[in-house]
Amino acid sequence: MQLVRGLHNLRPQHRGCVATIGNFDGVHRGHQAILARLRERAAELGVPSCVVLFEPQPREYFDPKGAPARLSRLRDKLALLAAEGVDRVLCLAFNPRLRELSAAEFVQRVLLDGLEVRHLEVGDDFRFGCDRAGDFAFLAEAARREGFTVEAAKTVEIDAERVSSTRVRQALASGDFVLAERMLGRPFRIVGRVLHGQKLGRQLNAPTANVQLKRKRAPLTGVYLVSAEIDGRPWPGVANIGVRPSVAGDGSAHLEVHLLDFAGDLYGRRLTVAFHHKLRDEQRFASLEALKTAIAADIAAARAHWHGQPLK
Ligand SMILES: Cc1cc2nc3c(=O)[nH]c(=O)nc-3n(C[C@H](O)[C@H](O)[C@H](O)COP(=O)(O)O)c2cc1C
Ligand SMILES: Nc1ncnc2c1ncn2[C@@H]1O[C@H](COP(=O)(O)OP(=O)(O)OP(=O)(O)O)[C@@H](O)[C@H]1O
Repeated sequence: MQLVRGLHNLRPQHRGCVATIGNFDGVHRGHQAILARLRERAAELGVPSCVVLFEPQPREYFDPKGAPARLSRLRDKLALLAAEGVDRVLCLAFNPRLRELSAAEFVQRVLLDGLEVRHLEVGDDFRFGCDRAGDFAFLAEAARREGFTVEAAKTVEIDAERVSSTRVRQALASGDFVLAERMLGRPFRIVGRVLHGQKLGRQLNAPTANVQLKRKRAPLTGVYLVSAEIDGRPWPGVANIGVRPSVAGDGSAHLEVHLLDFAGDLYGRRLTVAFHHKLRDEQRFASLEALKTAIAADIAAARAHWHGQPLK
């Protein structure tokens, strides 16, 4: 999969494609359905498929503090899109210039001049352009005029409700991993590099891999049953994701993973952590001794859970 950053990096050979536009945070079942249809149309027309996305996501641009935590960082999103067979991603910086483009200018500059789009696939609720003034009807009119096709993807629902990134975040926040996994089509995963921590874990009888969370916020907090991919195979464990109120922290979120009976060195490696079940909320303990007892109980619960269970 090819990544093109910014309209100015589009070349004549990038013209002529089928495209879709959106945030694609988490690449959930709704997104996957759009991407499947995009693959079909690309094959029919004999052109590559292209996903147009924004970085930062528009809500992060408008409200950096209030925007919801990401399900996937750009790097994870690109890996997920590549796995869905996307040929190209056009990543546009969401900045003052882009936000001021009217719907008509967006169509002209991005879809026509930039990509020379032959087919566009979007969700029926898709809106774009300055003040979200562009909608499906607007695109349909532009398509008729300019000679490309546009199609509204059928809404993907689970339990009679539309699948969306927002709903996946809600499921994670409420600890409903069964629903989150059904909406994502896979367990929720966080990928990050293992950094050196405060080395307190050993004293707590729970050495942990400290997984870097680049963004300060994560879409979930608490203590979870997890599995981490070690040399391509899932290894069972337990993890805390939060600000660690019992130990003096810097206020930012950490992901600490204790893998059951694991002795290897993980520093510097990228670890993929899959979340399966919430054990409890993160707590402030009065002493390290109390924290140690709680972690021992978490580990015992993890052992009991994983005993004989197939891992994903
Ligand atoms: C299973 C598990 C549960 C945890 N629960 C809590 C908790 O409830 N409250 C808290 O402040 N820290 C909790 N922690 C985080 C520990 O405080 C943290 O792992 C410890 O400080 C080790 O950090 P270090 O690797 O930076 O040395 C938990 C860690 C693990 C592995
Ligand atoms: N469940 C769904 N079924 C069909 N299409 C969808 C579904 N969810 C999103 N889409 C479409 O996928 C494209 C990208 O969607 P986008 O990631 O911007 O929205 P979303 O998943 O609904 O996220 P949010 O919850 O933040 O609104 C858009 O065209 C959107 O309409």
